[in-house]
Amino acid sequence: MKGYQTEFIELARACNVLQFGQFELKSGRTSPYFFNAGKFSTGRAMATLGRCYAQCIVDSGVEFDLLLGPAYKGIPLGTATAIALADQHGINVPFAYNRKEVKAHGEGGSLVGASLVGRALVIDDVITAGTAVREVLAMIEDAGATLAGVVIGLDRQERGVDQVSAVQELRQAHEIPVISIIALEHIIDYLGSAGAESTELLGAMQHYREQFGAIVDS
Ligand SMILES: O=P(O)(O)OC[C@H]1O[C@H](OP(=O)(O)OP(=O)(O)O)[C@H](O)[C@@H]1O
Ligand SMILES: O=C(O)c1cc(=O)[nH]c(=O)[nH]1
Repeated sequence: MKGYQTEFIELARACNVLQFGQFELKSGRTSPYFFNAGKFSTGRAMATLGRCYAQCIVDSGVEFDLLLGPAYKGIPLGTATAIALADQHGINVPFAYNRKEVKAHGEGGSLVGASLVGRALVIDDVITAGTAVREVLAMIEDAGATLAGVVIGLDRQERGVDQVSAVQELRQAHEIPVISIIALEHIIDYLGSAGAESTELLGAMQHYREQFGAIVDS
């Protein structure tokens, strides 16, 4: 694993971002685990997170003109990434984000920040079934911009609309890079090394994976 991947997992553990129980997802699936990026909730955590995303972007070589962080959790992630790209790599790029509800007064609209033009790199926390990215793609196309790629913290390696993973579907349908800092398999490895107390969790995750896991992995 790369240094920023280890740093990301350690930060997620320290911030209790990974939670176990029963969670209803955006896709309607009921998952035994949840990656709650809202728990990255201190200045230091966001600074580290921004550096992890920025390093991942630089290593991938993806070309883009602006960062786009979809509401809600993509907003602080996109912002932290923009700061880290400027501070750590000397790459000063515009960033934009959206509102889930259109604002009717003041400047109005649902897009905030830089103008959505050129190649947009979407920054988000998680991909499960790929719905959020499809929604943000519609927003990008409406604005006349293009999708340069997607960067996420966690690829849950689940089916999209077909048998392959949602990440794979996005790559194939749009011919774009979809880059994740970590994937479900890293979480499973972590639980496997955590000893007997995680046996039950691993069983529940395996069961969930049989229901919703991608047949062909990303
Ligand atoms: O791949 P998908 O099946 O679309 O699921 C993943 C999406 O679901 C969550 O967004 P959501 O809008 O639920 O949450 P947020 O407002 O907390 O960001 C998450 O932040 C991802 O954007
Ligand atoms: O699919 C989702 O809605 C989802 C999964 C997850 O692990 N974390 C999250 O914030 N959303």
